[in-house]
Amino acid sequence: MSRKTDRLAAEDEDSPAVDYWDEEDDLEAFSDAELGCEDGGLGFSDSLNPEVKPRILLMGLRRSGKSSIQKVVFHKMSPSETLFLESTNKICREDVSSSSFVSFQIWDFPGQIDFFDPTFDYEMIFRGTGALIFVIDSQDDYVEAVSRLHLTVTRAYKVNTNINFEVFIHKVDGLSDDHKIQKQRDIHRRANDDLVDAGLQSINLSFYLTSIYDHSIFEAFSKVVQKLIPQLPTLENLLNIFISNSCIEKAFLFDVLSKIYIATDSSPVDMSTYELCCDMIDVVIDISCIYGWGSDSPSLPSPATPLTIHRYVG
Ligand SMILES: Nc1nc2c(ncn2[C@@H]2O[C@H](COP(=O)(O)OP(=O)(O)OP(=O)(O)O)[C@@H](O)[C@H]2O)c(=O)[nH]1
Repeated sequence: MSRKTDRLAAEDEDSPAVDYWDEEDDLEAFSDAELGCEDGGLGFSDSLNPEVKPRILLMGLRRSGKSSIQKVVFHKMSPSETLFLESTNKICREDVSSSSFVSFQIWDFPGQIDFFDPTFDYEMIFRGTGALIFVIDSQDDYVEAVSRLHLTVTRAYKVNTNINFEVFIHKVDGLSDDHKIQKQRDIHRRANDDLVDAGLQSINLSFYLTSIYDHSIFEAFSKVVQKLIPQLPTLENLLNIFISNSCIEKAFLFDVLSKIYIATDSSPVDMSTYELCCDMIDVVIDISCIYGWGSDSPSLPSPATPLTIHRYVG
């Protein structure tokens, strides 16, 4: 899997806003040092490439959990390690391309950025965006977060009406089931009321209850990514045909490394089945590590691997 992380440096790190340039100026605007690529390669000039991957933006207030989500899903960081993550002060861009289906960029935004500072070229950012994930900390007072969500969504929608707006009501691990539902209802109502008041009821927000301490974050990310896969209906059809012609109860097409499922058949997803598959993937990866198979080894599962649950008939 090729993953390249760029840190798009602000001209002045202490500045609350990140300076952006028009796309024509991109090449001149960022020297290599300013880009600060962690493993080289991907430069800001990629936005000039017509085949550039869809962007997934991670936005939300400070400490809402954006970087933790990215680290846990795409870097296999354990949830407890995220306690030591420092606050992000630069836009962090990561290229995720593990298969022809899973291919996108994730942009993690610092919480303190003022997106609407005149020096911040939000039009350029939203223009190439496929999904905007807005993370709300459910363990904190979320009134400010909801108004920030409204501001972000309305600005983004003006630039690009095709963006999928995804709201992660995050850190729900500390909440009881009743409390979770209650918070989701309240946030949903407030966010939609704000849109109706602004005459923008046509904007569709999708809500997910997430936590890095269980599989909910992987499931939510799977659904976000699936919406960006044009071949999804075909894949779902193939999986439907597959299970109807075999003794298989449920089939997922997984991106093994991230545990995102790219597609599944049309029967409902049961969280425990999904968790079982994730655990099986972990076992395969652990065994691969123990036996030291290289990444090029034919013995390793290919990055996008179908995983199936068998129904044993007696
Ligand atoms: N309980 C719980 N804590 C979480 C969860 N996700 C993240 N956190 C914690 O939230 C804190 C902030 O996480 P970050 O990922 O740094 O938040 P951020 O939104 O990237 O913060 P900025 O970079 O300041 O914008 C860390 O201590 C994480 O361990 C979660 O699902 N549940």
